[in-house]
Amino acid sequence: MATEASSTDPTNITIPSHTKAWFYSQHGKPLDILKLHPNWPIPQLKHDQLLIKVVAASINPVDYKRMHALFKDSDPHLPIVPGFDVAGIVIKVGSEVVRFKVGDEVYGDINEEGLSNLKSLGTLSEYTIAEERLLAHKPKNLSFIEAASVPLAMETAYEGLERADFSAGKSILVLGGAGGVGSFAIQLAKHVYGASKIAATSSTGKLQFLRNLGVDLPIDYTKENFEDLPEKFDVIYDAVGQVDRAVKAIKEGGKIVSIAPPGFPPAIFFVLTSKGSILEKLRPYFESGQLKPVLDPKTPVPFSDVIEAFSYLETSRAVGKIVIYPI
Ligand SMILES: NC(=O)C1=CN([C@@H]2O[C@H](COP(=O)(O)OP(=O)(O)OC[C@H]3O[C@@H](n4cnc5c(N)ncnc54)[C@H](OP(=O)(O)O)[C@@H]3O)[C@@H](O)[C@H]2O)C=CC1
Ligand SMILES: CC[C@H]1OC(C)=C(O)C1=O
Repeated sequence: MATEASSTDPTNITIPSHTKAWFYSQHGKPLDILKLHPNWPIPQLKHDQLLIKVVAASINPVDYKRMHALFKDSDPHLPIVPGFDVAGIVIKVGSEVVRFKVGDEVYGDINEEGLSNLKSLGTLSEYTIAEERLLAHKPKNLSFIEAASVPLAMETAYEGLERADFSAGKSILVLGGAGGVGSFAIQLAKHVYGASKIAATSSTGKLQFLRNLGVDLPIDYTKENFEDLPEKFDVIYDAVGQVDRAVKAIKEGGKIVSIAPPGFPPAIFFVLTSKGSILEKLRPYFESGQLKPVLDPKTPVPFSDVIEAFSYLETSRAVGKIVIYPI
C-alpha cells in the first residue's frame, strides 16, 4: 500500500516512499524479535537498481541465522528487514538499467554476497530494491510463488557444482538432499550436468521424495552411515556440515564442496554470490519442466504468519522451500 508521502511516476504508477515490512531491531529468536513495521522508509534508487513490488518472497536459513547474531560482524546496523529471495513486478528503474522496464515480472536474490554488504531493506516487505545484475525475468510458466522459491537455493546449488568441476558422467552424493539447496543440487546434477549416478541422504520419511527428484541411491541417515557404504563418489555436495565424514566417502581425486559450517579443507567451503545470469542461463530448463521448484507443503504462508514460517524453517525439517505469499 503506497503511503501519503508517495509520488506518481510519469508512467502513472504510484511510487511509494515507505512500505509495510517485517523487521528486527535486536538479535534473538524470530518469535521474540520480528515485528511488523507499517511505514519502513524505502531508500532512493541508485542508477543500477530497480524498485520491485514484492509478490512473493522465500525465506532461507541465513535469515534466522542472522537474527541469532551468527553473522553480526558483517550485518548492517540494526534495524533490518530480513529476506533475500523475491519474485515481483518492476515499478521503477534506475537511469543505468537496460535489461528491465516498468511492468516486467522479475525474480532474484537481492544480496550479491551471502554474508557481506547485506541490504537493510530485505524482501519480507511490500517493496524491495535490487541491482539489475542480481535479477532475471521470471519464467512465464512459473507462478510468483514458485519463482520466489528458486534464487538463493538454486544459485548456491549451481555455484557448488561449478566449484566442484562437476560434469557429465560423474557420480555425486548430496548430503541433505531434501532441503532447499539439496533438492536443487540433485535436479541440476541430473538434468543440467548429466550425472552418472546420484546418491542423497535424508530421513526415512523423505526417501521417496528423493527418488521422485531423480535420486538413484536414497540413503536413510537414521539407519545407515553413508561413509560406511562401499560406494565412493566423484563429488560430494555437503549441505549439512558433514565434511569430517564426507572425506571417507570421496573417490581418490574427487571433490567435496560444503555450504554449511564448519566446512574445512580438503572440502571447498563457500558462500554464494547472487547472479541473475545463473537464473537466465537456467530459464530453458525451467520452461521445459526439467527443473522444477520444490515447495514445502506449508507453502504458501501469508505475510501475517512470517513468524510461524521461521519457527518451522528453524526445525531444519522443511522439504524444499517455504514461500511467503500473499504480501
Ligand atoms: N554457504 C552458503 O552460501 C549457503 C549456506 N546454506 C546453509 O546450508 C544449509 C542447508 O540450507 P537449506 O537447504 O536452505 O536448508 P533447509 O532448511 O532447506 O534444509 C532442510 C532439510 O535438511 C535436511 N536435513 C537436516 N539434517 C540432515 C542430516 N543430518 N542429513 C541429511 N539431511 C538433513 C532435512 O531433511 P530430514 O528432515 O530428512 O533430516 C530437511 O529436508 C543450511 O545450514 C544453510 O544455512 C544455505 C544456502 C547458502
Ligand atoms: C557461512 C554459511 C552461511 O552462509 C549462508 C548464506 C548460510 O545460509 C550460511 O549458513
